[in-house]
Amino acid sequence: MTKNFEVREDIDPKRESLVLLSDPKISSIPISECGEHLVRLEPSSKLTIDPKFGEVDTRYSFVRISVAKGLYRASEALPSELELRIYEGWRPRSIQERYFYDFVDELRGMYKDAQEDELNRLASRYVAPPWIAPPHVTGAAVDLTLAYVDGPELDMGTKVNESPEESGMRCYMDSNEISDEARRNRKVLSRVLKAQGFANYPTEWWHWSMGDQYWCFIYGHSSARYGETKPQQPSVA
Ligand SMILES: C[C@@H](N)C(=O)N[C@H](C)C(=O)O
Ligand SMILES: [Zn+2]
Repeated sequence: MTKNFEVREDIDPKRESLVLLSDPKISSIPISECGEHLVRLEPSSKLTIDPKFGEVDTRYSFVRISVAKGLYRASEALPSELELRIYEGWRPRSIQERYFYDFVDELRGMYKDAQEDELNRLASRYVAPPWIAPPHVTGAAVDLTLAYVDGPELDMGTKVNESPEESGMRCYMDSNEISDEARRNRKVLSRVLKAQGFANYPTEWWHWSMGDQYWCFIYGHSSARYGETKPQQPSVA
């Protein structure tokens, strides 16, 4: 996939102050798997599944049971005209690895002087590295946005999954370079998800999780509830 955009010189893409998923502070958090199953998110009057992902592979709409409950509750707390639109929940490890290494390759072309460690760190602003328990592979994480009920998505300042380079860092939750309306919309999303105990990955306004290592870091819990998992295979009669 080739994308045309320029690396912005005026914004520090390193943002040293942010704790990224590649940070040992995250990977060193212990995981005590609770054994909760994955369930498939079903559309409701306030929560829909983006057809692009649903069509690729319906497993992408699986999440842990508590995550699903939190999402439905969050969706019910939205103003009546709005719904949550889900892009991606659980994902297989193979896809996670592909996303990560494809992005490292893309960055290698942009940051010509960067060493491999730095490229990995920069990549982890956008994709979880495969050597941790990647939040989506644990079923703890979900990528989502706000939309009008049965209508278009709201302006959130960038599209879902626009990388830091592609969006000029506007994908960072606290970006000052988005419109007032987009900032208000991000606040609505944050309010309903935080009220249900979700944590945001600060480099991606659309990425929220519960029960994984990053969530532990944000809320100060001592161990994560979810390690890597897979949807259960239907039994063969
Ligand atoms: C690739 C992007 N949609 C995403 O999910 N990023 C997070 C950080 C992840 O890979 O867990
Ligand atoms: Zn995500």
